[in-house]
Amino acid sequence: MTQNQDIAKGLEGVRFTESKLTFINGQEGILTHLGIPIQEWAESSTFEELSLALLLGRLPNAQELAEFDAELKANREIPAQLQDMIRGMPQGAVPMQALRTAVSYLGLLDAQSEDITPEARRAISVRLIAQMSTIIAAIQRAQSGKDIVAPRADLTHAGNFLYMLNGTEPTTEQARLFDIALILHVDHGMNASTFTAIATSSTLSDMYSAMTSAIGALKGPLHGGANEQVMVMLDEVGSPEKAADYINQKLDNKEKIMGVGHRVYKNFDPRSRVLRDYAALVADKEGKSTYYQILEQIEKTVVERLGDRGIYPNVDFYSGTVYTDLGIQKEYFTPIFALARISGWCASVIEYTADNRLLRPSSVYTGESDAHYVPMQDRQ
Ligand SMILES: CC(=O)SCCNC(=O)CCNC(=O)[C@H](O)C(C)(C)COP(=O)(O)OP(=O)(O)OC[C@H]1O[C@@H](n2cnc3c(N)ncnc32)[C@H](O)[C@@H]1OP(=O)(O)O
Ligand SMILES: O=C([O-])CC(=O)C(=O)O
Repeated sequence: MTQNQDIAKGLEGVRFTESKLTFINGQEGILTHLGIPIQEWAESSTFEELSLALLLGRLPNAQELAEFDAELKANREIPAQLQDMIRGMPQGAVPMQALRTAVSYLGLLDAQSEDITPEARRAISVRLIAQMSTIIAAIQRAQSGKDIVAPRADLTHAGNFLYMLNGTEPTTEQARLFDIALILHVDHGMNASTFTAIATSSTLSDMYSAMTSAIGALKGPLHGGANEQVMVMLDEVGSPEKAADYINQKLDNKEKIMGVGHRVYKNFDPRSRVLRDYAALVADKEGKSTYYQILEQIEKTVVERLGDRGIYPNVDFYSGTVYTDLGIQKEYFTPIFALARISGWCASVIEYTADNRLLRPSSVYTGESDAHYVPMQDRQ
């Protein structure tokens, strides 16, 4: 029995709510948060300020930002039980699985976790934003057989993460570069992981359940997981002069190229332009890295072959070269995406649940009709 109804496969173009946080014009490659272009956030703001702005729904004043910054710093430590649990994770654990499990465990340790009032959701968001960073660094340290590094309260969010990851203080330039990368990943409308976080919280479930679901959604290679896959591709290509043949062969075989294409952008993703500029800056300073040169060649071939179909590099295309320049292993690229996106997820859940409605779409039934139960002995 087929009902005569249209299907919005992949919910493409379906608007299920209103939001004041993020605007995207995919045709023109425009992205704004609270009406302010992403390029201005990247140039003039910080991860801390953008996170607070999304939670507030407006730009904070100096006192509000100082208080929020102090709150984040005061909440950086993670419980000893969670540290022990991270140390006990199997060697070779997939970092996104480890992160999903650690965030879930953090919820178990948080006495406020079941509180879904707006005040509690906000307080938990601040802790989650602060602690994602500590959790990811701790997972990386434990998996590399190193001691977990305690957070410092005299560093920025970005600087402290790099410090906890590497055990040495980053330069001001490195911390700022990482801060910009975080800003570019904070929020992006109703992407799959934000939608997942909202779907979970729309049942009036708790923040930790929503964030754990979102981490699971971000992990896949069609979404946040693409940044790691881009690095896998660069290693497969090996050198810039092999890039065009590699891409042409993949496209001839109808295989997808990681880090390009987007459900909404049918033009350059503006975040990929900002990341490309910074990647080029770092590459020029330190002598163009092979990775950067390969990416340039891949971009050229992809735009030549797929540009007229609206397929261009997305945010995951250049981020990996920036992270590699900062000494970060590719397995941690997607956790870093989560480290930034946690702010967007939390702000979106808070915004949606303020006027909540259970998310429950429908499907068109295409199965049998008028069937009857057949006893086992009468079946083929
Ligand atoms: C942070 C983020 O989540 S950004 C996205 C990260 N994901 C990636 O980089 C993975 C690679 N990209 C993709 O798989 C896709 O572009 C998606 C899933 C992101 C979005 O695409 P969708 O809107 O679902 O488009 P869909 O996958 O249906 O593609 C439409 C057409 O473009 C082609 N296409 C889309 N992306 C690519 C790609 N990366 N490489 C080659 N061809 C592609 C498809 O093969 C399809 O061709 P067809 O019409 O001949 O069958
Ligand atoms: O919006 C999307 O579908 C994917 C994306 O770019 C993001 O989440 O940053």
